[in-house]
Order: sequence, then C-alpha cells, then structure tokens
Amino acid sequence: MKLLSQTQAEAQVSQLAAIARDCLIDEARLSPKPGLVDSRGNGAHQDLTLALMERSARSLQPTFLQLARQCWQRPADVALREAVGRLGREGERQMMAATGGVNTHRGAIWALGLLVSAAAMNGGGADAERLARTAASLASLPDRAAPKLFSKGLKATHRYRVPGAREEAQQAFPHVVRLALLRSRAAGASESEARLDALMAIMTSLSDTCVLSRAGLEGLQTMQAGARAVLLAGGCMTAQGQRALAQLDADMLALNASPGGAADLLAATLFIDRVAVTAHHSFL
Ligand SMILES: CC(C)(COP(=O)(O)OP(=O)(O)OC[C@H]1O[C@@H](n2cnc3c(N)ncnc32)[C@H](O)[C@@H]1O)[C@@H](O)C(=O)NCCC(=O)NCCS
Ligand SMILES: Nc1ncnc2c1ncn2[C@@H]1O[C@H](COP(=O)(O)OP(=O)(O)OP(=O)(O)O)[C@@H](O)[C@H]1O
Repeated sequence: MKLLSQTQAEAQVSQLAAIARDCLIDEARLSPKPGLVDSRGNGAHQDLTLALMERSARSLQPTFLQLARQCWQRPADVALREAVGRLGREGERQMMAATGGVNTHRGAIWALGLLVSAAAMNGGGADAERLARTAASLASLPDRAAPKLFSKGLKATHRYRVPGAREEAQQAFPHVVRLALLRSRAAGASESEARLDALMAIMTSLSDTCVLSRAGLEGLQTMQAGARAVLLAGGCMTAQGQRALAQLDADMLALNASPGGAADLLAATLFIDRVAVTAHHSFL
C-alpha cells in the first residue's frame, strides 16, 4: 500500500468526513421522497424538519472525522470494533444534543460510520465491494461495551423475523444499490431522478424496521409493492413513474409510514458512489 505523509492522510480523513456529511444533506434534500422528510416538508414525521436533519448532519461531521482517524490503515479486530462502537455512540449523543433529543440519524450513523471506517481502514481508497466487505467484517465483530437495549428496530426484527440494520451491515450492505444509480444515470435520468430510482430499488426489498414499527407488515408490503410499481413504470424520469411515486407517497402518509432505513441506505449508496475506486475491469 502506498504510504502517505501525515498531512496527506489528514487531508483524506477530513475529506471522508465531509463527504459523509454531504451525503446525509443530499439525502435529506432529495425530493419527492415517499413518507420521508424532504425539501417539500416533514413527510410522516411530527418531530422532524429539513432544518433539523441538516443540523444533525453537520453535527456528525466530527464523529465521522474521528472514526476515519481512528481506523486509518488499521485491520478489523475487536479493539478497533470497540473503538468504533464508542465513537458511534458518542456520535449518537452529539446528534441528540444538536436536535434537542430527536432521533434524526441513528441508522445513518451506523451505516455511514461503518463505511467511513472501512474507507479509512483501506487507506482512503478501495472498490465498492471491498468497502462493503470491510465494513461487514467490522460490524460482525463483538463489542463488549454495546448496551443491551431492546430498541424498536430490534423488536421489529424479532416480531417479524426479518433482518434489520445490524444484519444489513453484517451481510455487506446488500441494499447499497450503486448499480441502480449508475443505470438510471446512463439511461439519461437527471441526478435527482437517478437518486430517487436508487431509493426505489432499495425499497423494493428492504425489511425497513422503521416502517414495520410504525405500520406493520401492511406498511412494508405497501412500500415494497409501490416502489416496484415506480420502477416498472420506467422509473422517476417518466411521467408514469412520477405518478406511481406520488401514489406511493400518499399511501405511505395514509399509513403514517416512513422508510427511514431506506433513506439511510440511500445516503450510504451516495457515499460509496463518491469514494469507491472504480475497478479497471468493471463493466463501466
Ligand atoms: C445497529 C444500530 C443501528 C441499532 O439498531 P436497532 O435496530 O437496534 O435500533 P433502532 O431501532 O434504534 O435503529 C435502527 C435504524 O436503522 C435503520 N434501519 C431500519 N431498518 C433497516 C434495515 N433493514 N437495514 C438497514 N438499516 C435499517 C433505521 O434508520 C432505523 O432507525 C446502532 O444504533 C447501534 O447499535 N449502534 C451502536 C454503536 C456502534 O457500534 N456503532 C458503530 C458504527 S458507527
Ligand atoms: N429524510 C429522512 N426523513 C425521515 N427519516 C429519515 C430520513 N433520512 C434518514 N432517516 C432515518 O429514519 C430514522 C427516523 O425514523 P423514526 O422516526 O421511525 O425513528 P424513531 O424516532 O426512533 O421512531 P418514531 O418516530 O416512530 O417514534 C432516523 O433514525 C434516520 O436514520
């Protein structure tokens, strides 16, 4: 591996943290997202606003920076896993302090925190698959200091016997759908349309515990079928796709459902898209 001077390494970790923050802001602003906070409004949320989401994203940049510094060119082992867990929980406290106690980004701190860590472990650069696999190896290690909380997400994974945020990371992020983003861009979609298509691709199969906690299996089925309908109609660049998206938004609001986990994974997709080194022989 190429050795970088300390200043070059510091520039790279700062850049990773700034990119992670930007991905959260881009995700929050992207519109129109079904049920979620976006630049039109609060979606299905009473206690969230776009301004709050953006403040929260900015409050997390120092956490991402510390994660990247801590993980720079280190291998995945229990000591690193526990250091990352400590920083992640500290990030949750920063978020809560910045938002006055509202959970804006818990799932995003987890997914992006692991991916920032993975990028730093690989010295700032690696292909998308390697980044996801490095993050998975970290997520699969035990953290003795992890509090034994029975969270809403955990409850939903037990009740419905589905994978949640932990498993998504441990399985190397099967719902980080960079190809969907690339395909829509190649088909001539605008950047916003391509990002919305990527969100739809995530929603077709994610077992989003935010949706399950608020709206049960009916909510999850509505989300998955509605997202599939958008993509089958030609995606968000077509008039028919946009109509299907508006229908899905109305259906999600009627059920008080919001795909917060899918939103986190869209931010993770944007992150991978910006930092992954494209392999020479990839289909691109
Ligand atoms: C694993 C986490 C997300 C807790 O998960 P859990 O399901 O128990 O909790 P909770 O309901 O509070 O939050 C889950 C969040 O994940 C997102 N989510 C929901 N479903 C999914 C899914 N299927 N896949 C991915 N993310 C999802 C949502 O945003 C949701 O809000 C995390 O908070 C955690 O354990 N952090 C500990 C600190 C740590 O180790 N950090 C290291 C990396 S920074
Ligand atoms: N644009 C967005 N709009 C809404 N939620 C988002 C957005 N982006 C990411 N999220 C994610 O959704 C989660 C919020 O979901 P939710 O409101 O269900 O959490 P909660 O506050 O724990 O539960 P509830 O609101 O049901 O009491 C956040 O943790 C965040 O990770």
